[in-house]
Amino acid sequence: MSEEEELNITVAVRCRGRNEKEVKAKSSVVVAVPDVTGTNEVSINTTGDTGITAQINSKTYTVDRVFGPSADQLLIFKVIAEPLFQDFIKGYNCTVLVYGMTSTGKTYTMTGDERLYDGELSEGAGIIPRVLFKLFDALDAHNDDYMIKCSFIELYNEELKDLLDETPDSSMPRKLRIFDSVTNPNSSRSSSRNSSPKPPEGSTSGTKRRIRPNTMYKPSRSPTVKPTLSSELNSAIHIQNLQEFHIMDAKEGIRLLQRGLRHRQVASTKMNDVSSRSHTIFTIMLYRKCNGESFRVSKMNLVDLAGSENISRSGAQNQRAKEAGSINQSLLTLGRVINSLADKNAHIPFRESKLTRLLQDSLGGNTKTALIATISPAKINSEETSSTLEYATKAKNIKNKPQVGSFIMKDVLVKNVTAELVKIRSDLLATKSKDGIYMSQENYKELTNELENYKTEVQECKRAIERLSTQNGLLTKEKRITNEVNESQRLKIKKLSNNIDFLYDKIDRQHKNEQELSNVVQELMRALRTMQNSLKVYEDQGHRFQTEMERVLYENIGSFKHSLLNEIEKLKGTEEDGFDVDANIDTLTKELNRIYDFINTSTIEICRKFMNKITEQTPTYLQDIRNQVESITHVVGSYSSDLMMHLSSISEEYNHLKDYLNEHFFKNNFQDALDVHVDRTYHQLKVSANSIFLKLREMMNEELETNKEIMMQSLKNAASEVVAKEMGLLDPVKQAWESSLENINECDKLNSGFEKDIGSVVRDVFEKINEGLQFSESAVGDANLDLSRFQDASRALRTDDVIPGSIEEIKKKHNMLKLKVQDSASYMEAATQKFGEIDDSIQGLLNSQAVSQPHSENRIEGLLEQLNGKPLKPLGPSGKTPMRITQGCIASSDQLSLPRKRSYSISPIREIDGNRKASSPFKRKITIDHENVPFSSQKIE
Ligand SMILES: Nc1ncnc2c1ncn2[C@@H]1O[C@H](COP(=O)(O)OP(=O)(O)OP(=O)(O)O)[C@@H](O)[C@H]1O
Repeated sequence: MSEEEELNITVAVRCRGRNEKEVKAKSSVVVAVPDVTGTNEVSINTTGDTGITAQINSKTYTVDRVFGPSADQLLIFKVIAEPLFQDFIKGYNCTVLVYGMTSTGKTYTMTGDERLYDGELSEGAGIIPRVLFKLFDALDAHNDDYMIKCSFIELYNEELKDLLDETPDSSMPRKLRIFDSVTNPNSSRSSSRNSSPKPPEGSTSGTKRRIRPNTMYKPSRSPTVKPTLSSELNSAIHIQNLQEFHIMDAKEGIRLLQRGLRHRQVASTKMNDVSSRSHTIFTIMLYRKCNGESFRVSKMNLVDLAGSENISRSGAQNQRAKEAGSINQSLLTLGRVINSLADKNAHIPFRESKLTRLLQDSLGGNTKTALIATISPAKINSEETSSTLEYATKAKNIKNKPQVGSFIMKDVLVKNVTAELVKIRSDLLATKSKDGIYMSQENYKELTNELENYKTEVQECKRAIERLSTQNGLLTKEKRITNEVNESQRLKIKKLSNNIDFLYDKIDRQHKNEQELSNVVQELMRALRTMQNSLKVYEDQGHRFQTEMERVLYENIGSFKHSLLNEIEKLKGTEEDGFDVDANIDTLTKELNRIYDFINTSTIEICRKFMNKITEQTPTYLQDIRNQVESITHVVGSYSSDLMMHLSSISEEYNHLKDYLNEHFFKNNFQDALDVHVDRTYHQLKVSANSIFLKLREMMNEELETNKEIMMQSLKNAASEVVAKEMGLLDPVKQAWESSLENINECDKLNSGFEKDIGSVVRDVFEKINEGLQFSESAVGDANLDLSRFQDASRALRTDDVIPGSIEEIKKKHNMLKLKVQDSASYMEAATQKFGEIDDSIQGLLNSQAVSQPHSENRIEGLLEQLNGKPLKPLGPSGKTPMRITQGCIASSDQLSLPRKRSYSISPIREIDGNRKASSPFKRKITIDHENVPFSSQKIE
């Protein structure tokens, strides 16, 4: 980078998590930032909307880097402060500013936990402690001479204060004053420091060492060095009476920092119990040997600005209001300076506040600058957050022209340091001349303070340990509870997963059911189509019915009336012909007597013939039966003797077989046959052995003999084994055969029993036949007796008085019937007349109906409606008459099927003086069967 190159201020946003107050206030998060980092955009939604509306209404600010609640101190240092630090040790002047409303973490970011733990920083350490440690690490790694000084000032209520000043309370602290110095930035001020002491002896270039004026007092003041913030810099700003302290290591720097922090004005406000109402600037001056005898001078300003919140919300009043006003005045000016710089105005109002005067070089000057804007994520602070973000984005437009710092000659520097050393030595000599251990009051106070500080730290540590052990106890308890909760959650999860499995099963079943249901629905759809087809059929039938009805009404009723009249005429004719049945009854009586006589005679004749026939036929018939029975007995006897003969021959055969099996079966011939066979084999073997083994004849003979015996034995064994096996197989057969003999004996026994039984049955038959013969003879006698009784009864019939009496009764009833028929005829006549009237009115109605609704499907309903004088049923939505399908269900005929049968009440209407009246005696019910078009009607009583 060329020295004249412009460089924008680096701007970062750090958003902490919600603090306790915000959580208690249930203030929602309105700022969108990454959890750690990774973006350069931050958006805020001040409308209080949620979801997509929030995204639309939110405002987005772009900076160089955004850090979220999980970004730790090390990350902030590495990303923001370390690059500047690297430039700082190269010789650039650098400034890091933290800006934001109270309690957003400015001090946390800049200082953080500044305490040392075993000489090390904690994770909570902010930028200043980290820079101090990093600085010595970096310089020690290089082999250069260097000198480091620190100062710490506070701007409180537009008053500057040296936070490292240890002047006793009684004496007035030296007042710090800002003044400008006009110097040539490129010229070394070493010439103006001619009066400064010479460098200490032995300080040679190229030897790495720290230039230290006094090793006895730490840290040492350098009052001889011109007391300015940047007395050797080319900056135009100087602070008179400001003390700068040499430090030899990071720990000394930390101790200075701690001392300054103790002095810091801390005020309590409603918003932050230890709220800082002041601006502080911790400055590190580095004198680093560069080439030859010169040292490069650079400084690093670490600025913690006061809270930027507005006064009314902070609750600051009176003194606090003044403070807040001042603070805001400084910040207001800072804002204006930033705006002016961003807008590249000609006039920049640096001089309007001390803060801007002090930061003049860092804003739009030669310094490399970074601004960290700290914000709260909570809705209750959204206004301040927005204002901070506006500030930050504006600041991003400021361009600086960083330049490496000025030089100071080694001799000048050494002279300054030597002068300092001389002063301190004189102090020491003065104290040594007195008894005891003397030290300057300042050092004593410092030591006492340090002691107090250590005591306080020890107390704090003890308290911290107690607090931590209590916390530990609580945490252990919590852990136990958490474990229990986890266990119960695990069980719940298990249960839930079981439930899920069960639900999956259920879903599967449900799915199956749904499929079945959909099949059913399809079935229903098919059924619906079928029904619609049926409906169409019904509609056709309805039309046919209508036509038929018309035909019936027009034609049938007329013809019916006609036939009725004919019937009446016939009835009248019948009456004229007379209903005289006396003659008929006499004829009937005669006829009855004649038939009776005939039956009587015929019956006696039949009975006689029958008896004769029985008497003749029975002995012959019985003789036939006897003959047949005897032939059966003969056949059975011969069969029985044949059977016996066969059985005895079977028995004989069996005994033969048994004897054979016992005596001869496998007992003979075997030995002979085997001997023949063996001899033959032996002979053959012998012949062949003779021809082949002549010389070994004797030996062979012996051998053959032995073989013969062995073979004999073997064959015998084989034969006896075969016989034994055969006998073993024969035994069950033999047993079965023996048991069959028992069966034969049983057969014999049964046969004898059968012969005996059949003989007794035949005898019984004979006895029964004889009994039957005797019975038929007595039955014939009984029949003759009955016949004579029958003749007596026929005689009694003729002389009885009951029959003529009954006939008289019949005559009487006939006369009464005649009268009834006359009544009926006159009634029918009246009915015919009425029917004629009905016919006329139906004709009239049909004519009028045909005129008004010539093509209506509802002609019949309309007609009936007119007959009744009121609608039969309300019309359906399609304009068709609703029809009841099932109880409580009405549908129009184009939706569902027609009922199979419908009944209508028909009352002929008479108009009497313009009023319609139904004549009830002729009310009729018509039942229409839609399947079978013809209808039936019946009179309603
Ligand atoms: N990023 C963070 N992580 C953890 N704690 C934080 C963070 N930022 C702030 N805090 C805590 O919030 C509290 C207030 O922070 P701090 O004092 O730094 O705020 P401030 O902006 O300096 O306030 P004021 O302007 O009043 O001085 C402190 O307890 C601090 O530890």
